[in-house]
Amino acid sequence: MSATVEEVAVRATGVLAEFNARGVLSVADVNVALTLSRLCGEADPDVQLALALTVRALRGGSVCVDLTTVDAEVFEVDEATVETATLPWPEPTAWREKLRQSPAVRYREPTAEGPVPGEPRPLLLHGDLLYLDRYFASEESVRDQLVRRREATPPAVDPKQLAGLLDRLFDRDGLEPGEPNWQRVAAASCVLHWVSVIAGGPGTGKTTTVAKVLATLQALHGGRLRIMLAAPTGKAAARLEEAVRTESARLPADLAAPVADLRAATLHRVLGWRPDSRTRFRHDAGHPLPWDVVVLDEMSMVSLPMMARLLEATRSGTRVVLVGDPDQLTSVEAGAVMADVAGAAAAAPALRPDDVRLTALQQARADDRPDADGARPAEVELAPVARGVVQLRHTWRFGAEIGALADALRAGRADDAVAVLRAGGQHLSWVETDLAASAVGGDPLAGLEPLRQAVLRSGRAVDAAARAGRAAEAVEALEQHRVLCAHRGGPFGVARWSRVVEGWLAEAVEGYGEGGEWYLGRPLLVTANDPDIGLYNGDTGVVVSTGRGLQAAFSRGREPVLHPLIHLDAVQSVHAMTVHKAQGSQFAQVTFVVPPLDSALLTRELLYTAVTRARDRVEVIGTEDALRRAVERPANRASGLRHRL
Ligand SMILES: Nc1ncnc2c1ncn2[C@@H]1O[C@H](COP(=O)(O)OP(=O)(O)OP(=O)(O)O)[C@@H](O)[C@H]1O
Repeated sequence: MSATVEEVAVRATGVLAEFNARGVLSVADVNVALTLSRLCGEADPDVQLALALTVRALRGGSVCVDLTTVDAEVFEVDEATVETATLPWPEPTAWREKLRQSPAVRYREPTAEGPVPGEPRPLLLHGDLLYLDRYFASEESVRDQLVRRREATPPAVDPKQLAGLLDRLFDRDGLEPGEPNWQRVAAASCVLHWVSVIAGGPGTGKTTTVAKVLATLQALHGGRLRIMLAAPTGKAAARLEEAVRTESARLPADLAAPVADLRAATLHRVLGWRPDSRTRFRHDAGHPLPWDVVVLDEMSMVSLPMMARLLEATRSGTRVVLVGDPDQLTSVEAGAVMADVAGAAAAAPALRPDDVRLTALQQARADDRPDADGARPAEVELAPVARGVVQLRHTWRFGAEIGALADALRAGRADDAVAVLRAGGQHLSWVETDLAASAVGGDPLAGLEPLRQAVLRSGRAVDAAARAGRAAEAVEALEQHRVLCAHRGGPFGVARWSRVVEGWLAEAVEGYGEGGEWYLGRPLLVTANDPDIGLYNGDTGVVVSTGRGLQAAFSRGREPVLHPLIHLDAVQSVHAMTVHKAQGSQFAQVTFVVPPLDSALLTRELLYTAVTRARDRVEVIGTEDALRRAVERPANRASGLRHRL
């Protein structure tokens, strides 16, 4: 694949022009590189190439470029993989030396600590990792904040009182004999660390555990703690607030009371939007957040710069509880902080025997006593817990089939994933078909009758509720089923599948789509953040009939919010959506269109994120080859954080 005419950078020559012509670098990458080079007086084409690749890396979610491996990375143009082996890559050692000497670059030894000496320059080279200076600063800030809190004196907690509270809040119902009670260990870990991570797939009880952690903390502090719940999107914040409320209603009344009415907000709102800046907030190190506890859900969707801003704005005596799924696709913007923090903890050394947290953590495990038949519980690996990271492993929600598929994907076991899919079941099915081939000849929709039925079921329910003015029901029906694609265009993309779904609905549902652009029951997807009215990129809603004419209903906890249609600037119809956009959402049923074998988007995280969006049933459409390729290819985001934590 090569660049089209509009994508050719007219100013590029030599190696830059070649990388641009092959589509690896965009016009914008080249132009930024040339402009910055000129400002710094740098004329070496290899340095300019490194600069352009660093700009490009950010678009792909990487924080930096690793000079030693960049030539083996998967590059994409229009979501397809580009052949890069024959490009004129500079030799890494010579390349690094050129960069070290460049006026556009500051150099830092990989083992160095503390502030980087010298005036800032556009690029920073840390060993073999090349960053735009601003992103290095964010990574450094996150690392500093995490390490400082890890090394600070841990919060003072009476282990006996803690164990007593955990005894009241956690039981072993539903666990196998000997299975560690990870939720209980996670709760103890959150109480015992300033920064802690509750990691786990969907339905592993992360929110349940958060509610219990907060109840425990309030009980230990006489109910005086000021607590803030945050999430990257409005929808995730609403879900978190509702879930914490539901879970706390199940706790003993005296423990539930101080956490029953907590509110959640988006991370941007918590930090305080500033109309004059997209990257700075009202709360920062000089004007920190007032909260004693901050919970951040869906952390895998949070970019590195946002994570840096949150930690900088949080006082050292504030407990920060980070919650998310490290196996999911990462944030749209650069960074993979959740995966980095979880990955670093997995390699952490064990707690020293004199660490005050050890007794408390051992007591937190005290309910893992030998069973009646004498079976000993599995040993709990406490090393990651020493870093405040606990991975929940028991799935409480899905049908076992989706859980088994998610496990196989997480572990990268392609044979198991294929076997689970092939076995199918009530919660899982596989339409084994090559959509590229069937788009060329034959009936492209053969074998998709179950999908059509699922589309019609949820479409009819949305339509009927919207017409009857039952906004909550319409919004709920919209979440009954969703088609997910990796791509936006092509036979595997959102545009095609939206047309297919819309066609089925128009054919089968009387009056569907009549009434112009804003027809009743039109499913909407918000495509840009609008903090003024509280709608965010990725929010979904429905056009419904109300006493004040047609309005758009969006899901927000128990009651949907209604917006006049005139307020909606950036929306489109959502009959199918990308997996990236579906992050942070779940649907009763999901149909996932697996991308083709040569797709650059085909990764393990994509597949895992797609299938775990389903609460009850997943249907996968695609070939075995593509599925195997996905399982075997973990997404690779370059970042220096994991190794430096
Ligand atoms: N220990 C447990 N025993 C029984 N049921 C549980 C337990 N933990 C969680 N559940 C139930 O499992 C379901 C999923 O829990 P929860 O919502 O806390 O998971 P989650 O990890 O936050 O999921 P998601 O990421 O999808 O939001 C809930 O209905 C919850 O009540």
